[in-house]
Amino acid sequence: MGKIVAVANQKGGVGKTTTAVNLGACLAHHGQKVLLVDGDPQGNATSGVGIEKADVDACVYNVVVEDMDTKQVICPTAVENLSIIPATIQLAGAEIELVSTISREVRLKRALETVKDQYDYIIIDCPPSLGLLTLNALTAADSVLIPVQCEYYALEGLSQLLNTVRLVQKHLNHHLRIEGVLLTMLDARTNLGLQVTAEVKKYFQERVYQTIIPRNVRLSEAPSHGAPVILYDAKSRGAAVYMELAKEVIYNGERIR
Ligand SMILES: Nc1ncnc2c1ncn2[C@@H]1O[C@H](COP(=O)(O)OP(=O)(O)OP(=O)(O)O)[C@@H](O)[C@H]1O
Ligand SMILES: [Mg+2]
Repeated sequence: MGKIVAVANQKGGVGKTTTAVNLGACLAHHGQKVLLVDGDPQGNATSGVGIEKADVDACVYNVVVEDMDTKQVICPTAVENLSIIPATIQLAGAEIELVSTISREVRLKRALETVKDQYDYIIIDCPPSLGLLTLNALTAADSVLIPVQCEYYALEGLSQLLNTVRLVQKHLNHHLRIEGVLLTMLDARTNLGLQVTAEVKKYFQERVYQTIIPRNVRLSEAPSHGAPVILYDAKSRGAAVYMELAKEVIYNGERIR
């Protein structure tokens, strides 16, 4: 049975998509069967694995709002073992259209239940908000992975996210747990980066991944080539650290089981 991990933080630009795409690709590279779910109308994960949004006929929207069969919207990617349910801007409508729908928070959970046993990991890239799309992701998920950018206001907004996680645990998904907190875009040359790292570790303690993602230009270039970094530049530091993170995620999963 696959494990569903939502990559969430309502703060924009903290590395959610970079993490969803590259962790997904690296888990696949380690032999895991992975389904990436693009839960963000921006569709960055979709283009990040080389899918042209204009060519997408059906996306998460059709599954979540129109009850289309999940298997029909799964696309293969250039990475072996990695598939994706793409998103287009059409998904933006779901946030409004779902409001008046019955069981509006469990639509994605139901959709993924039908394919869950075919994957080892299902990774959902969330949008930068705590709206219905993120609620659907948290309700569908076994765990939430929280990327935190090593910047001055890093911890700001996290209490709101943790509060949402608690509410989801209470009302929608008792099983939801915190998969881990991932420090991203660290510039180790600055005191600020190290200070933030220390602060986040003090707050989240052992839930912080040992792997810390540094700023790496290859990671920021890869999306414009429509490829995860392990395909774009397998020898880069960015590829190495996301491979490390994938190992840590697999190891943690085995330890808990
Ligand atoms: N480790 C890194 N090193 C360098 N650039 C990075 C790194 N991680 C992410 N970036 C770049 O930072 C920007 C924001 O990253 P990303 O899109 O992953 O964040 P996000 O949280 O998904 O954003 P949004 O909230 O808009 O969905 C992107 O341009 C990305 O290429
Ligand atoms: Mg994103």
